[in-house]
Amino acid sequence: MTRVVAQGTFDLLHPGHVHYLEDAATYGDELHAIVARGSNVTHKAEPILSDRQRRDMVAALAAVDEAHLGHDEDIFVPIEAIDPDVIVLGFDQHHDAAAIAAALEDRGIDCRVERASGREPGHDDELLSTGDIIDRVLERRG
Ligand SMILES: Cc1cc2nc3c(=O)[nH]c(=O)nc-3n(C[C@H](O)[C@H](O)[C@H](O)COP(=O)(O)O)c2cc1C
Ligand SMILES: Nc1ncnc2c1ncn2[C@@H]1O[C@H](COP(=O)(O)OP(=O)(O)OP(=O)(O)O)[C@@H](O)[C@H]1O
Repeated sequence: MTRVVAQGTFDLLHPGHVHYLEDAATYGDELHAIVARGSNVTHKAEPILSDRQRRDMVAALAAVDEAHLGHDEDIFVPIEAIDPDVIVLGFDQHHDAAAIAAALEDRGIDCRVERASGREPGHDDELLSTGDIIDRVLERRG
């Protein structure tokens, strides 16, 4: 049984998120998604939806076997509990794969790090970014 971890904020789900999770699932038999705590999302605006709502929406996707709320302080605590064989980073995530691999090794976790592919729009006007969805809401309803 190969366990895979994917992770992200997953605020206001869109087909890019589904693509990432479906791609990550192909790396093994069981996909665990870690949903970032809003308090840890510091590189962009605070999520609109609550931690629990984002976790519940990700858990409802067919590709996901289990969705976990992330740890408040130490991102490796859920990783130690899940004990994955592979962590699949998102195509545009700022994380440095080599640095994560080194931190895993330091902690004695035997797990490789891969990167998922991106999704291009499948049809005209398909929105593939939470930021773009929010911009459109503001434009049309603001
Ligand atoms: C291996 C790994 C584990 C993570 N675990 C957590 C966690 O336990 N708690 C958390 O709040 N964020 C965690 N994160 C961070 C977020 O999932 C995410 O990388 C970041 O906040 C936002 O990414 P996004 O812009 O792609 O949504 C983890 C990131 C990585 C790479
Ligand atoms: N178009 C896409 N194709 C593939 N993966 C995507 C796409 N959009 C987001 N993802 C992946 O989904 C995960 C969570 O992304 P995140 O929650 O940051 O959404 P986002 O739409 O990129 O947000 P924002 O627009 O606020 O930056 C990340 O790993 C990201 O790489």
